[in-house]
Amino acid sequence: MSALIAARHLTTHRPGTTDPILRNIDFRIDPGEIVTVVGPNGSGKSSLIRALLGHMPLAQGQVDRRPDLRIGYVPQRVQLDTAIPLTVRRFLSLPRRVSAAAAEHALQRTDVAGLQQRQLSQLSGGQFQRVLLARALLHDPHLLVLDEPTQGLDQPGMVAFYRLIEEVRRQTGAAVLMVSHDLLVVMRSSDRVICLNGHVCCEGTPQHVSTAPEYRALFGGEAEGTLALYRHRHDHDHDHVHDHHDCAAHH
Ligand SMILES: Nc1ncnc2c1ncn2[C@@H]1O[C@H](COP(=O)(O)OP(=O)(O)OP(=O)(O)O)[C@@H](O)[C@H]1O
Repeated sequence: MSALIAARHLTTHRPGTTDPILRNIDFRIDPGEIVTVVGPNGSGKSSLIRALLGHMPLAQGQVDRRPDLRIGYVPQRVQLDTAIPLTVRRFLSLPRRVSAAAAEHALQRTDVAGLQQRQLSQLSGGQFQRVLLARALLHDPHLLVLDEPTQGLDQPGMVAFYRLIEEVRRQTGAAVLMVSHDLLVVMRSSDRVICLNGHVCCEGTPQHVSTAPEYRALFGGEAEGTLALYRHRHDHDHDHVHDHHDCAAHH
């Protein structure tokens, strides 16, 4: 099966310098996969997403996107001036106008049906994230790219949101590329995890990454939780996904 996006030796620099943000990254995402990028603050997660989408120049390497690829993107920071009145309906029609029926269908998919006439400023954090996801789904994407989609949500809200993403993948067959800080939830809902710190520290199934020394060195005590998850979930089936790197050998 051909990759939706594939990158080889991707290297990016801080603008105007030769100071690398990302070094020599190999990456691919296939149709229907859920791939999550984790890493500490400043490790280059958003930069990787932007470079893969062609929003940031490469210093070296190459990125290939499937020519017909439709992407639904939720960027990390969505800045809205809440002083400007804007209904959900109008927001969904920016920049491309959609019919009321298409808007309602997308809102139904993300469990916020009936909110079209609501002002954006009157939505809860969880509702707003769902509206953003609905907007990303409007043009029937092959790939959803979500940069920290659960920021501002509480633990139950976060869990519910990841369930929703899995459900959307099941319904639409779209692949999902996410950045997240919610290690435990990520480990439960991803097919593959990429642990980034300027370079790919380790990569593979959630189970593989959670036991990798590089991941544990980066996340310390927090990593213990995800490891415990796998100690208690031996029945979890990720056999269909192959690990791409041996973390220990990578260094
Ligand atoms: N436009 C830019 N100009 C200068 N430096 C930048 C720019 N974009 C990113 N950087 C730097 O690149 C590094 C990686 O930033 P990036 O936002 O990709 O990290 P991140 O892993 O997404 O971080 P976080 O978890 O905090 O969102 C940081 O040191 C950041 O300051």
